[in-house]
Amino acid sequence: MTLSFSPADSDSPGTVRTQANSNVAAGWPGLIETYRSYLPVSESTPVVTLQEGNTPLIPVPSIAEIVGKGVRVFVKYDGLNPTGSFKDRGMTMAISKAKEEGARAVICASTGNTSASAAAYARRGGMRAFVLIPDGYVALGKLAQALLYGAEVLAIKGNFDRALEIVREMAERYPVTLVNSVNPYRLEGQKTGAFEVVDVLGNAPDWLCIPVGNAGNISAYWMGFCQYHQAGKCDRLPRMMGFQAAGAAPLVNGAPVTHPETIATAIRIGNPASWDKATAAAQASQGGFKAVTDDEILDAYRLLASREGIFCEPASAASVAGLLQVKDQVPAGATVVCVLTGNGLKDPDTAIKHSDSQFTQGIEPDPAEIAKIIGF
Ligand SMILES: N[C@@H](CCOP(=O)(O)O)C(=O)O
Repeated sequence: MTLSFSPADSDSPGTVRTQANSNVAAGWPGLIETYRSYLPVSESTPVVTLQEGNTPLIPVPSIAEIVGKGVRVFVKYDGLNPTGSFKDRGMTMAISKAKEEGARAVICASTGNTSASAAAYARRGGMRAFVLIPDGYVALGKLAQALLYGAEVLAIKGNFDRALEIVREMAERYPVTLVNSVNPYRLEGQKTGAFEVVDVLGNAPDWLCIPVGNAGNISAYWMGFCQYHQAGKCDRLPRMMGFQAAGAAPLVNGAPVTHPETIATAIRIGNPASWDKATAAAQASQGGFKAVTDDEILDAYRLLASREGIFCEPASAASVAGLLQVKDQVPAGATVVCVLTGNGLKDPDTAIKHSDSQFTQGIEPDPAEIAKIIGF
């Protein structure tokens, strides 16, 4: 079937103007339509959507077994969003509002996921996308996404923190909208992750474990839980536990890290933009921040894939690594949700390099030979 768009319709294909718009597909309509009453949008907001959200909350019994004490553990697998990360939740809002305000171009700094998401939504909304990335530190799949979506990608000789300083300055001086999580609409969109968790569980979890890089997502989840609590959708609030990579753990150390280093490139950030909001969330919820080593991250990454069939990106596994590190502090019978922020397919190099599985090459195409190797 070929979809055609009327020339009279000046909006781009992914744009929804009203609920009656013929571009709205059947089924899940995306986050803005689903949570419209909780979001700063109006009927005149041109909704740019890829039908993001509605990601699964998956029980992970092998992780629960390690934690023990009858604790229930779920992962919120946000790697199943349209561009493979939680950023899409924020980007549908940021790009829709940018379009409403007449923006023609957006800009972001990125360790990879934001660039892919910004590029996809900006192009769908008919805008140019400029992305600044730290040269050599963005996973292959993320770079491939940004390029194919049609972003203009600039790799700088510097880390993410420097790139963010530059794009902040550029957005002040030039006609381009900043779509990193310092844009308040990003957090508004991302808070819907908390709504979905509550909608599925029927209440907030006791603990929410989440990777922390630029610190926008922990802040957004806390906003979401608080807003739903106020609306009477849940009768408790979770303890917010943020996990950073040990080589990039400014919130754990209490000071910025000048040269952050970790295998989890998505959270290779030394000076988080949402520092104050994240700290407030951890304090208000009696949670906190902990560091996990790259080895702990890789162990959790392999465990999720090989025992649960869930392939997340390395940074995402920080939430599970963190839970396993502090498991003795989890109360018996508690419900814990670990957020998996991105899809493992984004970083094939790390997966191949750190897999424990046997990979034998150059085998003769002969059943007897193959049976011998397998050990039948
Ligand atoms: N990990 C992020 C860093 C930027 O975070 P943002 O939420 O402020 O856009 C990325 O994917 O680039």
